[in-house]
Amino acid sequence: MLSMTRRVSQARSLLGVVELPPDKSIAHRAALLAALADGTSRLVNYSPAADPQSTLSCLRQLGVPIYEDEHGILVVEGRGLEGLQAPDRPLDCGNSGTTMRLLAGILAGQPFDSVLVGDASLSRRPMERIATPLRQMGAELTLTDGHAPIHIRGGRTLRGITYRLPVPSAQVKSCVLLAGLFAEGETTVIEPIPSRDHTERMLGLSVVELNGERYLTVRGGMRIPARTWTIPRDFSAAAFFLVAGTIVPDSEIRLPGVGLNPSRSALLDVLRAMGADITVENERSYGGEPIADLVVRSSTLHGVQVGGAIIPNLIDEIPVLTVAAACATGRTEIRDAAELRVKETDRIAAMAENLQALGARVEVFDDGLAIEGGHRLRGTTVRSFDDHRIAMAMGVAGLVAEGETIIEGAECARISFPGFWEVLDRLAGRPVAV
Ligand SMILES: O=C(O)C1=C[C@@H](OP(=O)(O)O)[C@@H](O)[C@H](O)C1
Ligand SMILES: C=C(OP(=O)(O)O)C(=O)O
Repeated sequence: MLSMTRRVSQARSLLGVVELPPDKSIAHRAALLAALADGTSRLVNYSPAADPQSTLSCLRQLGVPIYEDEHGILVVEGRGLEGLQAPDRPLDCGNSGTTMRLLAGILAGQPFDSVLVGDASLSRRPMERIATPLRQMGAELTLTDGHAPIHIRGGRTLRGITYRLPVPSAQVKSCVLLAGLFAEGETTVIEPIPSRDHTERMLGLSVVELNGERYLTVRGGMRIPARTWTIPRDFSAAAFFLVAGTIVPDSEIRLPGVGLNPSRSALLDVLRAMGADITVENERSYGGEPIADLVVRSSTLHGVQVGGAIIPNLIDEIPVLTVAAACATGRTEIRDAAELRVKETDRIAAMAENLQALGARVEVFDDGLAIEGGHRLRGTTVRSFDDHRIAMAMGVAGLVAEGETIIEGAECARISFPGFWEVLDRLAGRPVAV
């Protein structure tokens, strides 16, 4: 794809309503569970973003009929646990770690061989973390130097295991639980530090808490009923506007119907602790997930310490949190976030380099970074590192930096948020470039 450059200039104010894209994590899971269900499921508000679309194209290759009805609702004709078909070529997960890791769990229990591939970024991300528990269950997988391509040998008998997660990762947890559907007996995942809980919620698993750890158990052969899944708007997409609406003066942005799952929304608490003015209105439930309308207004921020067990609950929001930190008075320190180094890019190094280029004072640690806020930011050219969250976080920084910030490789926003740049222009009252 051609590299696209976006120019963002300092904004006087941001005003308006943003209809955010559907939740990416929930969309992946709804598609996968619908494919394994007995009967036809409907997915209301499925995400047009590139990552959830990668999950759909892999499922289609596995013989799952998926189409849109006349109302734009996605119809998935579930194949049941035994009905997937052998793919005739490698399954391309694109840029999506969630697609690759969750699908690997399902494919480990199939009677056929399969190969999972991804783009350059995904092919650099660690896959041993899923191969280890899957091999303990009896699966046969070959990685390429710890990475994709992943070759999965079919026809293996899987047995249930008890697996304590060595890294807090919802993708590893979900991979093991999905493989557990195809295993003999029960599979238990023990989570010392909670991560996003969509998989267990959507599978209807009971959660046992013991000595501060969460125990999740799935029974092999458990049938998945077909149903209608409704997908709330993505809190991780809201994050960019929660920060933008806070740091740009004279702003008011309304974000209707945003998912507020407590295992995802720690950024709200952190921004409020920094002094942000965010109101939560009209709290309700949507498809088994809590949602609400969020309203953010400009305010001044002060630095905070962020670390420990809340990190997995805001891991994807940390790039844009560092932008808030650069605009706050005092020091913000983010620790225990080494996982950021193995996302679409090394998000610690990428944000440090980009914020420093704008004039921010940043100190880098193995597991995080510290930002001495309140220094003047000046627009310059920065890179997305082909990482959607870096591109969008720098778009937000460009709204407060003096002059113009030029973001190279900005098109990757489409991975989670098609139309992001147009929304930014509209809120700033600028003609929307197409
Ligand atoms: O399960 C999920 O939907 C996700 C889990 C997280 O990854 P890890 O499991 O690697 O922490 C997160 O960063 C990713 O964007 C989505
Ligand atoms: C890390 C992310 O996604 P994934 O792991 O699915 O590629 C993300 O969306 O920030």
